[in-house]
Amino acid sequence: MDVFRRLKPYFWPEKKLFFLAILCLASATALGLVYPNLLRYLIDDVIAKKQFELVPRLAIVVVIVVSVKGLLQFLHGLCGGRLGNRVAYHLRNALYNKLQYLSFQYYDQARTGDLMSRLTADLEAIRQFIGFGFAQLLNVLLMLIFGMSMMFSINWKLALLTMISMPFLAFTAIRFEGKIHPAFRMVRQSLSSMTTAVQENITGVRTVKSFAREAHEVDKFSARNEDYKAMNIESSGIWARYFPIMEILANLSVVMLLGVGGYMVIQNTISLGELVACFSLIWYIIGPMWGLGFHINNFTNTKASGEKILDILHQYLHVKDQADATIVKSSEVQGNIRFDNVTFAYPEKQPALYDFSLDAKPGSVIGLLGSTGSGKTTVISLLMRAYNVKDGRVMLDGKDIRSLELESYRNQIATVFQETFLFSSTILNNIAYGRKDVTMDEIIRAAKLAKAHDFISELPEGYDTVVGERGLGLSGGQKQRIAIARALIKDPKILVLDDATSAVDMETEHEIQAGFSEVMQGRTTFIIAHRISSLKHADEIIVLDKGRIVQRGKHHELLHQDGLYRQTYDIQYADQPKKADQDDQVAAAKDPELDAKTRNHSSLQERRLAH
Ligand SMILES: Nc1ncnc2c1ncn2[C@@H]1O[C@H](COP(=O)(O)OP(=O)(O)OP(=O)(O)O)[C@@H](O)[C@H]1O
Repeated sequence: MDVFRRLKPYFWPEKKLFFLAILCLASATALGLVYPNLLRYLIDDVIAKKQFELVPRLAIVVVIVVSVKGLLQFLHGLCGGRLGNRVAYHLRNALYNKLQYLSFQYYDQARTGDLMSRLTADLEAIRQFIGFGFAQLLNVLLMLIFGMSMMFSINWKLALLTMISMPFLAFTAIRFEGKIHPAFRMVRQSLSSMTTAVQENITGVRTVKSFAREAHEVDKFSARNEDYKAMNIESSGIWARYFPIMEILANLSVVMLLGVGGYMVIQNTISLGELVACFSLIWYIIGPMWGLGFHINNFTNTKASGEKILDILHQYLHVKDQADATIVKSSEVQGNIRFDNVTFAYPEKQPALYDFSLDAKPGSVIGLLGSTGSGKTTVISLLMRAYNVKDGRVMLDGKDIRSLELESYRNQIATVFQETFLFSSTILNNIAYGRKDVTMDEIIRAAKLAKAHDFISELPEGYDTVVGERGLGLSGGQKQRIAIARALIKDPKILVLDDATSAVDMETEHEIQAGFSEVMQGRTTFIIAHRISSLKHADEIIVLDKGRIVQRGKHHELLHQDGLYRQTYDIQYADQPKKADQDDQVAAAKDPELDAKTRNHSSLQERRLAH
């Protein structure tokens, strides 16, 4: 019951509906007891005593009882439905809200399918139980109490005899539920594995086709389909075995009632009306016995679903605002980012970053280079305060970022990730995502800077083109350019480009960077790149290896040092130094807006390469 106590904040505001639903159902059940009594009266007092003039009055009573019972059932359905849906609505909102604020650490381990099933199947279980299940569970108890007490009041010996097979019925029903329940769970698992296969197949259809693995995929699906079929057949087998037994046991008590009761009527121990009343009351007892297993399981399942939902709702937020967190005002932000001796490890892992220090002056450009897994993205994650730094400090304008209000702090940062994620919406909405109030002119300006405007304009519906799931229908480079426009429109003080131009060709990269150099004015920029060409204009390049800084300096300084930077440079340019040289010149010539800083770097680079 602890689960329901913890869920109380979500259903207690609707307590009026809750009690009304229970009251209506209980009243309908109680009203149902009028039938057996009417039958008894009809047989013993009307038919046996030949008082047929009472029949119309009895008929009117029946009509009234049926109507009131119908009305009560309608009200129960209405209240239960509203209650369940309102509780599900509150819970769904609370869950979604929590999911937005859960830390990166949670998502590192969470599985999408599992989260989806909590938001759908588990929530549905709660909706059903709070709306109807709980009232039905109470009703089952009421039916048993009402039915038994009435039967015992009519004739306790007959009632006792009739009850003989009931424990067996209850036992079989519980056993049946114990078998059918896991079988249903297996069916659901099998269905989910089949749908996952279909989903994966549709998402990865290009990979399947390019590897000509259609036949393999068909076989894989057939195996899962076979499994699903087998699970369904097994569950129908259980159903087929248990139902006749339950039917026999239930009817055994009816046979006992009619046999013994009929004999008692002959013996004049009870009246015929009483026997008929008992016959109709017996279903008040058989029904709950039959459904006992189902109700018990429904209750335990809902408890499990509630626990899973509460697990999310009460999930610890690793990264959250301190009580006295300072709100960051954009107008006051300089953009000085400092890392002071930061050592950071992901949970249960060796440190991903050792003793990392950095002082990025406002408006400077910091390049991060290093092999895969060297810790570049970790630096950015810590900068965004995706994780809390425990060893060392990350500071914005001299203030530890842990003391800053998270939302206003992150509002100062715009990131373009290596893997571009676009929402299935229009290009316009995707670009405008980071800002609430934005004009079309600003969107176009950002798109132009990201070199996205031309290709967007060529689309039949331009900025109103709806991009498919995850940006399907656009090339990798086009997606990246939209993501860059999305970052630029935020007008951030800190710009992070995590391998942001990896999917565009060298020439476009030059063009975008020329655009960047314009927007980068006054912004502190972090660039992660594998291409030296993306980094060479940086004010400081930090070379990472296995989480440690192995080199740092400007491009020309690093070129003169033996080390990872020079090696990377050699691999990328050694066989075409002239080409690299020319690339710079071409790009510089093409873009008249290329700022002075870029030109200086380029000319410096040209001179270096010439020697
Ligand atoms: N969310 C995470 N949970 C646990 N370990 C992680 C996580 N992210 C990264 N790591 C580990 O931390 C180390 C540094 O990873 P990081 O992503 O910072 O490298 P990177 O230099 O950005 O690599 P790449 O160039 O491939 O993106 C790696 O050993 C990686 O396995």
